[in-house]
Amino acid sequence: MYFRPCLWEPASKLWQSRCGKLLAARRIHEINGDIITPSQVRGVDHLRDPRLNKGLAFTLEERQTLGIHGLQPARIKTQEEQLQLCKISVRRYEDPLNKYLYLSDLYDRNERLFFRLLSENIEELMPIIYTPTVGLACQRFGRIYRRPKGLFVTYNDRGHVFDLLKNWPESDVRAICVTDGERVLGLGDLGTNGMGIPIGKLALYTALARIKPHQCLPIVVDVGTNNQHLLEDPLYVGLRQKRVVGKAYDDFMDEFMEAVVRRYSQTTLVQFEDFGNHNAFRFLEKYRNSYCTFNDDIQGTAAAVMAGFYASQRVTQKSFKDYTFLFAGSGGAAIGIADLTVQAMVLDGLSIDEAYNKIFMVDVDGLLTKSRNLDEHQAVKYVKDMAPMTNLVEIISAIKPSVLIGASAAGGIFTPEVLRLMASNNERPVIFALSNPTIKAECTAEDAYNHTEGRVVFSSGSPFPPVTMGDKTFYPGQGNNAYIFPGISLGVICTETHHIPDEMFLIAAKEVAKFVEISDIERGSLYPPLSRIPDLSMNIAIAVTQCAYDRGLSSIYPEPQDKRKWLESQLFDFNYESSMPKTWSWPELPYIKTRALTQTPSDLLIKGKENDK
Ligand SMILES: NC(=O)C1=CN([C@@H]2O[C@H](COP(=O)(O)OP(=O)(O)OC[C@H]3O[C@@H](n4cnc5c(N)ncnc54)[C@H](OP(=O)(O)O)[C@@H]3O)[C@@H](O)[C@H]2O)C=CC1
Ligand SMILES: CC(=O)C(=O)O
Ligand SMILES: [Mg+2]
Repeated sequence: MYFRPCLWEPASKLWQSRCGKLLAARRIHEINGDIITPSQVRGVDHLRDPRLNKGLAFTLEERQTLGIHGLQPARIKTQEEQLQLCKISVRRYEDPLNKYLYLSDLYDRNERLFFRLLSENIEELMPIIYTPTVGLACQRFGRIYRRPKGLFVTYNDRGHVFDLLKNWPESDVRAICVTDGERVLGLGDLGTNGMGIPIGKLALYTALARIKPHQCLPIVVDVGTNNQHLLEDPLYVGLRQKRVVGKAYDDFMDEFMEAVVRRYSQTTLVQFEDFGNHNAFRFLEKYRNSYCTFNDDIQGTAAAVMAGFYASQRVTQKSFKDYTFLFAGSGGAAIGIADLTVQAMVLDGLSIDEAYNKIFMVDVDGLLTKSRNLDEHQAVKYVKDMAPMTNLVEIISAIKPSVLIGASAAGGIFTPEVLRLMASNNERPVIFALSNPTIKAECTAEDAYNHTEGRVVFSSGSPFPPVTMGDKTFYPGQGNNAYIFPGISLGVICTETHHIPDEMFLIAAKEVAKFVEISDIERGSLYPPLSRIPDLSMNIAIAVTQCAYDRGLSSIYPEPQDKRKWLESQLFDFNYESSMPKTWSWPELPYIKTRALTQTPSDLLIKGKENDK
């Protein structure tokens, strides 16, 4: 559908008499052959545009003034009433994917309502728009795709990426989350279907840190997929070719980064998400000092898990130098965590070599040992001069780790035997099953508690329900980078920081750890409840802002003195704003006074409640 302006014509006398001067002259448009008036176009767009739409919360005055009166039923609702209905609606669906689709449609319809619903129901809805359900949504992306929520930059657009970015209808983009879909959660190569991940991550930017949604842009860089199943799937919506690799791929990514700066700004944040680890590390090293960028899977995860390590010390009563770490997995997440752990151990008094010696890693082929010739591997620093071993039980018996971290995307590898062995070696074994989504977790929370006599200090990347053993119920925390990236990004965006040093992630980890209360620990959680992330994100943003000024990284001067107040002034407001033109006044709208107000809004609300039953 498109609008074609034709001519100017005076409005009908009847309409003029009702609506006064505001509607005195109108432009005629043609839509699909029907003649309609511009006030209708302007008006109905308030209902069609999710940024403007308030649904039934438009007041009578707004409905009249905007020209949408009559396009909606008489009932006027408050946003709170709408939220109630949304909660009832989303709970009616039993299938998480249907809940996801409901929320996705709400996002397309009414942005403020969607974000307010999310931010006030984080515990309930985060598992839908984020892990685990977002994983399923990605797997079904071709089947459930409806409306654009982000930008698809395909390899066919090389040479024109800047032009493509210009098609995105927002000019004030401050944060981009980009994936190439090669390692989507632990689900492998999903190609363009990975778009669900940046959409979900950026929804959390707004819900958890109140970053304005129009400042956020989800992008998938579609360079093909090596997933044969997708290449043969008639419903796959991405480029139907094998992944572009090597120099061609690198040149394309360079063009993408340059286009972002040209279209937006040098300080537009680019969050890399779910790239294959061979690219994730390279791009982080290549771009970290020349762009405002971070890799969430490497750096964000590291900070989230580090916060859990700090909190675990309150249970184990051990310091970092007393811990020995074993990682199942030696990819982006594992190495990111290990590198930050080394920094923390050095701060705790160990030499760098002593710190490296306390960290062991296992990949799909077993323990990383010298005999495996891993000189080119990112994890070479963690290779040990030991006999090769492949069996996890055998490795744990030899190393006796106090902390076992799963970042392998190999669901269930922490078998009952592994868990029992950890419990026999440690009074309080610390175990993180970080892999997402839930089916990829190295063990379930239930198994972790059951096979360690409830002594485990446990966290998982995806949420698990509480576990009851005897008279004690454990509420495992979610060791997930969602505790970190919204707050870091808020601080970075507001300060227009040039580059993001590792120090900011350590600072963020400490802020998370500070938020963990004794009551959380007693419940069995190393993390604050998810519902506290909005407050926590603000504290992280304040600390990041301070760091940005201390390190001379901010582009905004003068330095704000009251950083909380300054940050708060830049946040998104979930509540509706008035849609009334500033010049509006009562006497110009006699129709409202004389006719429409015969039923008061409060009458309508009460009747509406009865009708809802
Ligand atoms: N909770 C959170 O916040 C986060 C969780 N994750 C999750 O962590 C997982 C890994 O992510 P990421 O590190 O980026 O992925 P990578 O692909 O970079 O790394 C996966 C690693 O696991 C190893 N691996 C595979 N199978 C086994 C096995 N059976 N035993 C031991 N190691 C194995 C791989 O070895 P090889 O290379 O030899 O195949 C590789 O080293 C994913 O499920 C992801 O969802 C990631 C980021 C954040
Ligand atoms: C949480 C996250 O970033 C991941 O699983 O990849
Ligand atoms: Mg990720």
